[in-house]
Amino acid sequence: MSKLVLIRHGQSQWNLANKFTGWVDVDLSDKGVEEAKEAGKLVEKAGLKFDYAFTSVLTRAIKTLHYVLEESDQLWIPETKTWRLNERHYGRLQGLNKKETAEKYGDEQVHIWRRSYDTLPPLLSADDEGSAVNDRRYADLDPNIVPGGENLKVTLERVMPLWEDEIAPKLLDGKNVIIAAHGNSLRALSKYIERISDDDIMDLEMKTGEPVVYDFNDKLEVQSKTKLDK
Ligand SMILES: O=C(O)[C@H](O)COP(=O)(O)O
Repeated sequence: MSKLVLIRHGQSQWNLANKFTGWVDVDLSDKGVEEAKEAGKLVEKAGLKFDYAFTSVLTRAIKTLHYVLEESDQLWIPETKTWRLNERHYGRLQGLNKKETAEKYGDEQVHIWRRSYDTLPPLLSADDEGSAVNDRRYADLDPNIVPGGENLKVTLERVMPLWEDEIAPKLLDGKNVIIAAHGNSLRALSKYIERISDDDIMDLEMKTGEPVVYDFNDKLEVQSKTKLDK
C-alpha cells in the first residue's frame, strides 16, 4: 500500500577519517556525494515516487536527501528537517578516532559503546565546549532534553514521537515517504519497524548511501524489505 525508504547519508568526512561523529555537523566526502547521487539514480530506476521527505538537521543527511531527490526529479516534495532524526549523540567520544579509542580502551569496550542497545557513551555536560546546548539549531529545544550522549535506546525514544505523530499517519494514509538520516537513528527506527530484539539489533548495520525500501500493508505491517544496489 505505502512505501518507506530509509537511506543513511553518503560517506562523510569523518567516516573517511574514522572518527566518532554523532551530532558534529561534518559534510559529505567526495565519495559520499557520489554515493548519494548513485542512490538517487537507483531510486529513479526503481520508479519510486515520494509524497514526503524527512531528514535530520545535519548537513550530511540533508545533502544526501537533496541529491537523491534531484537525481530522481522530485526535489520539489515537502520535507521536514528535525533533530529527532539526528545521529545518536556520541558524547565525549565525538571527534575521537575509532581505532585509537579501541587501542586505548580495548576493542570490546568500543564495540559496546558502538553497538550495545543500552550502554551510554561518556557524557558531555552542558558547559563543555562541544555541547549542543549552545548550537543555534537547537535553540527551540528545552535545554534539559538536549543530550550530552545517547545509547540506541534513548535514540529510539526520541525518534518515536516523530514516527507516531508524523510518519506513521502519512504511511497509513497511503503516502510514500523517504527518510534520509544516520546509521544509528535508522538502526533505531528499523528496530521498531522490524521488531528486532535488543540483542539482535547489535548486528544490524546500515551502509552509507544504500536505499532500503519497506512495503507496508494498510495496517502498517511490513510486507517486504528490499535494498537497492547496483
Ligand atoms: O556517528 C558516527 O560516528 C557514525 O556515523 C556512526 O558510527 P558507528 O558505526 O560507530 O555507530
